[in-house]
Amino acid sequence: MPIDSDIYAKNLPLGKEQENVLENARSRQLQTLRESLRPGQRSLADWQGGQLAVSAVPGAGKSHSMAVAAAIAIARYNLHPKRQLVVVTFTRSAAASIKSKIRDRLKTLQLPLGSFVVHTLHGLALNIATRHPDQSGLNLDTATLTTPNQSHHILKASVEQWISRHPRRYQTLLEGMHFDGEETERLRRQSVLRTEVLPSLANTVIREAKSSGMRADDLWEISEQTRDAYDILAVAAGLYEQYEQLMKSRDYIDYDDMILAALRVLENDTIRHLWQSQVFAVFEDEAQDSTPLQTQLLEILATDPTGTLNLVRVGDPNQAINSTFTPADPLYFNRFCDRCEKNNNLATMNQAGRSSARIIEAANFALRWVNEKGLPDKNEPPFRLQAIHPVDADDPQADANPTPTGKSVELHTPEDIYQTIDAIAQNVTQLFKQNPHHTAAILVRENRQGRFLAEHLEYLKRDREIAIYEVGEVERHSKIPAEILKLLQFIDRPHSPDYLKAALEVLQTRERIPAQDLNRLATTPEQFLYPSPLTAPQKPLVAQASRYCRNLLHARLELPHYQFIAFLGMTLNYTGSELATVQKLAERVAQQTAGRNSFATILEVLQEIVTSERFEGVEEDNDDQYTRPNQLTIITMHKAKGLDWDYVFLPFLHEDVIPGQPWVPTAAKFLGDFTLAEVARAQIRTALHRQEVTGRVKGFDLPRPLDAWENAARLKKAEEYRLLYVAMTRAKRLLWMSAEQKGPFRWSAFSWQQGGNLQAKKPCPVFQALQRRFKDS
Ligand SMILES: Nc1ncnc2c1ncn2[C@@H]1O[C@H](COP(=O)(O)OP(=O)(O)OP(=O)(O)O)[C@@H](O)[C@H]1O
Repeated sequence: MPIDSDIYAKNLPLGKEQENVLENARSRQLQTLRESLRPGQRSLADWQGGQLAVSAVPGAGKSHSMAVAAAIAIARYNLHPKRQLVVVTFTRSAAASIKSKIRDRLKTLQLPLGSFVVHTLHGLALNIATRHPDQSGLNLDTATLTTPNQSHHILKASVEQWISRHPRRYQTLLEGMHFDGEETERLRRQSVLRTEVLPSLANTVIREAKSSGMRADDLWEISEQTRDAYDILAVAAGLYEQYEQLMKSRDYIDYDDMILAALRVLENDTIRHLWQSQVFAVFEDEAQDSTPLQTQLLEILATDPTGTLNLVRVGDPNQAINSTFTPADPLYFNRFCDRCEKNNNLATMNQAGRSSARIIEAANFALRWVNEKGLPDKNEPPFRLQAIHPVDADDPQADANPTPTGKSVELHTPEDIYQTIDAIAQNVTQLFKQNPHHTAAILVRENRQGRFLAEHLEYLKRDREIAIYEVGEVERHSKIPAEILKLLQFIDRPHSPDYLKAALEVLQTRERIPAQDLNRLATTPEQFLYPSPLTAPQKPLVAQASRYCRNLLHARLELPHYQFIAFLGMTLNYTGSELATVQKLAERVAQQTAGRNSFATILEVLQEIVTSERFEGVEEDNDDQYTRPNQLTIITMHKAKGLDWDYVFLPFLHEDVIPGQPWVPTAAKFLGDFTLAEVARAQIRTALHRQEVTGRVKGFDLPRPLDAWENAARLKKAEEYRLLYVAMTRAKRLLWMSAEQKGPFRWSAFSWQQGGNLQAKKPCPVFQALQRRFKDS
């Protein structure tokens, strides 16, 4: 009997017979859907309640199979708007993509679209918190959501308040080591502590502790378990305390507050049961990137009335690349996998169709080599030992494990970084000529490398009609309002050491002044800006910076206020679309200051824009933009996660960058051979992990600073290796890697426009190991 395909849309009652036919048809469709999955992926589709961990390899089709499994679960358990599947992922673009995949499948299966929701973790928390404002204490009509970073004014204010409340502790830090009481040195140390060391400590510690559910009081408590001259954790606890007070007094909230607010809501039995009865199960993608607090939220929602957790967590611990700058830590997902393994609830998705067989071989080799030789660690190996396997011959993915281009894995050692540019240009030109529909990208470790490449490859656009898309340029747009604000603040109060330093940092980043120790310049603004004939003459680098700053001050006298933002845009040498962003910003400020146009109001409005982060650059972010054919995308390895290209170039693979060596900025060496932020973080991490295992926070000593620093260094190196692994596994047909014999001493201080010097560089150890293994590459 034919089925009226619109039967659901029309909401017509079904006869028994029709119902049976529909049911049979659907069960066949579900069977076909299940069979479209690879063996490893099927475990997701076969899930029948309870906890399941899925540890997947790069390109295994995590989101693809999660979408299929979601549709199958919705059909199997007859889910509907009052009993939903909750799918959670990390970024908004990933959420949009998985949502549309699930919708498509549900439409084909004629199942209700309201049977599932997709959220980012923060979106989910926000949803819960705002629906119950009385319990969450969160009112988004009045509160401002903000993501404080190290240079955020709230953090700076927290530091200032902490200093005034804890003068003795501050004094101890100031004296640090080898202090002879000399005044200039004291001023310099003050500047370093107030503008670098303490904001960085506050930022790191607050994120780390708060996202694990630790409050300032908890931090005070564990600080008693450490012994060091500065009482680093006690300093950190004090900063955290000030931060919380300030955030509250100004009605600001951060992202962790949102999760905490949602957890507060769910402490209420009635509300919790309401949510739990609506949530059938939670499927989480990118689970390696969640923090303990986020996991706690998901676990509560996924608990059914019998206390069973219906929670599926899919992730790849080997692609955990955010743990050095966010509190995400692969350890948690690894542990979840281990626990599930003991209960036979661990599945692995180890087949991937993205890359050619040889690229897969190279990635597997790199992973094994790092674990065994590069950074062996029995307790916490850098990688989970799982190899990528090519797919079976009858795999449904079109062009799976594609035909390689040339040798597929190429390892080069050009004489210097300029030779690399020529080699990439030549390769890309030829490859696009042969295959105009293919895609290509250069993956870099830091944005400055990207800028260097983009500037030197720009001619490809003109001469060979190959588009160059430098992703970092778009990211720089979001920094524009803050940069302009810093310059305006300096112009407004040039004698403030803080404003001067912030302005100098902007000018240095934008290469308007040469790189140098800015603390020295900023400690005595008067002397720096207007050196008297009685003081020693300024060195040429200093004189150049001083001249630049004076010109800015001079401009204030010459230009009307309303032209000032545009003028600063020109001064900072912004390029085409950056200038468009500046223009948009200037218009927005003009609009908001209409009728009260003064320097002070401009500052006020701009401050508001920067704080509330409501300003977006002119270009929009969109994943498709990164992978257009006949375009050479220049993107950081971090941002490349989740994407792939036919040809991937990985230049500048040097030992000092990958795995690198954590270093103490010269300016902060007076405190010792470690950074306070990393030491505190490693100590908190140890405390949290011990607590997880033993259930106790107290009763053991935390590592001393140098040991904690060593731990931090090891974790950082492990993450750098994982980053390289993510980068390598983005390639489909050609993976081109290079370690130049000569490169800049440090990219952050390299000014190629001024003919910066190159020096001999050591290749990244994995690169060398690959050279030995793939001799013909
Ligand atoms: N069973 C399958 N049938 C057809 N295509 C598949 C299947 N599994 C995966 N794919 C395809 O493989 C590609 C990679 O999938 P996806 O992007 O979901 O991988 P991933 O695991 O998220 O990768 P990564 O973590 O490395 O970014 C996609 O184009 C997807 O459509």
